Amino acid sequence: MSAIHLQNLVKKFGDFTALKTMDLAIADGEFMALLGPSGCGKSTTMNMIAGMEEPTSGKILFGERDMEGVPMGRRGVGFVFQNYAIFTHMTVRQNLAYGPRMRGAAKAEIDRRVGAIAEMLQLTPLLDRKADRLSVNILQRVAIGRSAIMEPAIFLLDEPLSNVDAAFRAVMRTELKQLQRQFKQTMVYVTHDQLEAMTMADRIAVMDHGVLQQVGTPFEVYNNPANVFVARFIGSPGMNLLKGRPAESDRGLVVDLGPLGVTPPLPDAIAPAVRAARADVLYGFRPEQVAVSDRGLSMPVSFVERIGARTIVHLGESESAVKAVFENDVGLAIGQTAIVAPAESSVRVFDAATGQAIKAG
Ligand SMILES: Nc1ncnc2c1ncn2[C@@H]1O[C@H](COP(=O)(O)OP(=O)(O)OP(=O)(O)O)[C@@H](O)[C@H]1O
Repeated sequence: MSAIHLQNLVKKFGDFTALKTMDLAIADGEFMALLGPSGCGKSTTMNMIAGMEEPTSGKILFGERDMEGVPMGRRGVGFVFQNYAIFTHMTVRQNLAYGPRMRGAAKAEIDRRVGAIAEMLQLTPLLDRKADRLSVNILQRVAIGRSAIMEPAIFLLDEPLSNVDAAFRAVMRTELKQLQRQFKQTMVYVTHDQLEAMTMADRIAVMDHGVLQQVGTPFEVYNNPANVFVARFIGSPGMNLLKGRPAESDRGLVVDLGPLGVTPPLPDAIAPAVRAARADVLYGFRPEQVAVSDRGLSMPVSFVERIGARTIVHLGESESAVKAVFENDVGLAIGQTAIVAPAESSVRVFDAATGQAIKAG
């Protein structure tokens, strides 16, 4: 019943198409993140699922049931927005109890549910505080509690953590995931923050310019991005991409990167597909999967960032800039030349003209 199917979903605002033909199947009990930069159509998609916007064309099904014409209040969805919507003249307890009370639940039942949700969201000591005396962080927690207490089969969250501070955001990521595990709801979570999506979601739908780019587990979108947009958007920093031309060598197929020289031979799994594509390519590899070596790409160090034990080394510049992330201090300094070698297993190749991944045949 709480699986969600979006079929050929389109949304236009006048002449502007905010969402171009979205097809997405969200399983019952799944945590799906809609991830993409500002303006990509995430909220528009979410608002249509909630029933706040009508699709221009296409269908939304909950289970087998077509949602066309079904008003928001009848869809059985809980919705939490970026800006918490709670009653500031009421206490936390009254805010949490509001939904069940409106539904006519018995007092004992309301008390039990308020107690349980307050415990889960660490609101128990604050239950009798007036909401107007709470911080933004806590208000958002109350807003989540107020929606979650209704135990909706489908829980929609649109950037719920974007206004809370960084430390609190990290705590809430864990709590939201626990909440979903406990209630086993279908959760759709809109965010532009890839870390949020990567840490919480079962699967991620990556969007750009109103187009669904890829749907996959966090591991899949990180490891096998469908195109250069996903490769750059997922990961922090994103995937390194260097422009080049495939070339035969006595060691196998390599990519000629121009002034940077040639890459090590491409892995056997993808070399035939790259050869067959006969196209200029982008040679991709993850910054976390680079080693300092005596053979590889020779590049000047342009900047070194240290974030705790982690070191991000910036190499080269403009079109041929790459980043390498090390879990320790590799002793590289600005101005030095480093020889770096991408791990063979991390190498991905994209068609330079279309941006699409060239996959093993
Ligand atoms: N009611 C509207 N009328 C006209 N254009 C709209 C309307 N709502 C959204 N848009 C446009 O549709 C596009 C997608 O908006 P949407 O809010 O879905 O993006 P988003 O990915 O959620 O980004 P953000 O995180 O900035 O909200 C944007 O270009 C936006 O300006």
